[in-house]
Amino acid sequence: MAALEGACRDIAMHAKAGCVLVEKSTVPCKTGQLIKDIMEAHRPGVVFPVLSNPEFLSEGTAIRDLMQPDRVVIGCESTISGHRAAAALANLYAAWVPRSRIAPIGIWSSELCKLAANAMLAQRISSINSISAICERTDADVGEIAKSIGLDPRIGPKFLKAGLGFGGSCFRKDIASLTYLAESLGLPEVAAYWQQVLTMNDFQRDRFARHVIATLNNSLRGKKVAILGYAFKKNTGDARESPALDVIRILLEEGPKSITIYDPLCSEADIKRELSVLERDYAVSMPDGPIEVVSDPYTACANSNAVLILTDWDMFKNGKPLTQSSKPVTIAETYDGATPTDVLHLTPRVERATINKPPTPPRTPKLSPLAPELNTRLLPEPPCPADCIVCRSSSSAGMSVETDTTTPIDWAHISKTVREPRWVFDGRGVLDARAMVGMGFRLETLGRASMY
Ligand SMILES: NC(=O)c1ccc[n+]([C@@H]2O[C@H](COP(=O)([O-])OP(=O)(O)OC[C@H]3O[C@@H](n4cnc5c(N)ncnc54)[C@H](O)[C@@H]3O)[C@@H](O)[C@H]2O)c1
Ligand SMILES: O=c1ccn([C@@H]2O[C@H](COP(=O)(O)OP(=O)(O)O[C@H]3O[C@H](CO)[C@@H](O)[C@H](O)[C@H]3O)[C@@H](O)[C@H]2O)c(=O)[nH]1
Repeated sequence: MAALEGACRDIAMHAKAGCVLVEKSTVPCKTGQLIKDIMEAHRPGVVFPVLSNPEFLSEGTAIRDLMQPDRVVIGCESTISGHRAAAALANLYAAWVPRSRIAPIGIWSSELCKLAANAMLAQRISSINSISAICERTDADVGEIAKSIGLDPRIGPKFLKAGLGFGGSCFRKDIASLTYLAESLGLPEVAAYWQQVLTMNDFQRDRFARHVIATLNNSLRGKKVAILGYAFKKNTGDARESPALDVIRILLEEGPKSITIYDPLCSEADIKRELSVLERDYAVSMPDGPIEVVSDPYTACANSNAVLILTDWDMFKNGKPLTQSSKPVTIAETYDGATPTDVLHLTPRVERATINKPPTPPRTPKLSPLAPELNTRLLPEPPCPADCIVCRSSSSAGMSVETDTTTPIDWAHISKTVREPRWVFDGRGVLDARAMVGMGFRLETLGRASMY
């Protein structure tokens, strides 16, 4: 809040009267009031309308989510200046978003709806994960259950994939924020309800890791564990808040000889930085500790006593080979080359030298040109930061702009290099069990009864 206060003070010192302040970040409910109070303290009597315009993009699809949002929420105060400010922001979005998708609502509803949306999505994941634990003890299959309940249009199929639970920088923090809000409003039952979503998420990783240990005769001494996937979800190189960290923490308790990690997009530096929180209790990275990050899945798996799949990368699947039409996605393609300025029919003034592909035409049809006065107010894009993932990926070892993330790995080859009895633990439900068993693996999958 000190940073927010400082930013508001700077704005108050320099902004013209009537300047509209828009909250984009996910904020605690009533932050808009705080902004108004700070502005009033520095510029008494001057109106600065505050809007809430939460961001709903997901990592890996950020540009598409910006270009083709399913909704744009604009929260304003119910005053003339508030409504005018909301209309101005709506006009800006209307350059590329259909009006029917722009939802004007109250500012406090807008702030809270972002937390509520993330909490509801996370709750679905914890709900299906709770069912997955029951499945493992009843011979039911959580994949079949998700498919059948998802056919009910009142439930729908999305966010019902059971596995190691949600990671990423948003869900945990936003549920914690909602829980804190409920507690501070004197609603302990509400706080406990949402807290349980986090508890179930932790339970899922914990029981997965402990099942691995139990299956390997309750000891990892002298054993090698291979980990396929570190990112918190596929199609991103974001290593923050990954379920893998919790799994590795528990494995380290058993003193494995080595843990070898492969991820197609997470950089070694990012993975090691995340793992460094474990250094309080263990020596982590080689040569002092057991963990090594490697640049190909075959090196990771060779001579391992168990292979663990911790990210749902398509390349880890053993299903049908990709057809020509479902061509592999590369990191360059996940960033689709179009920018908001493209959408507004402006020519980006700084080229991204690292994106080595011809410019993509704007994907949204029938775009209105931007009003000339707005055009002059848009500044050139600043250079990428030193740790920009796109730039970094083109330079760091083991990752390149052409990193192919969907060509399936060769499980038949891996079956020849792992140690007997060839344990594979699928934490993301990506593997076809019958095919794996056919190749001589012993497969354990979250949400399915054990076959052994
Ligand atoms: N990452 C997403 O996919 C996503 C999607 C929707 C909404 N959001 C929300 O957007 C906000 C930012 O998320 P993010 O993923 O971009 O986070 P981030 O950690 O990648 O970026 C935060 C930025 O804020 C800067 N910063 C942090 N503390 C600061 C301070 N005291 N003063 C000045 N600058 C400071 C950091 O240097 C960094 O550049 C969060 O509220 C998040 O919930 C994120
Ligand atoms: O059925 C599912 C769906 C997702 N996940 C996991 O849930 C986490 C979050 O996934 P996702 O929501 O796709 O990623 P984020 O990029 O964190 O996006 C979420 O968080 C953003 C930041 O607030 C919001 O803007 C988005 O709407 C919201 O989906 C990941 O670990 C996924 O593996 C599952 O386990 N099962």
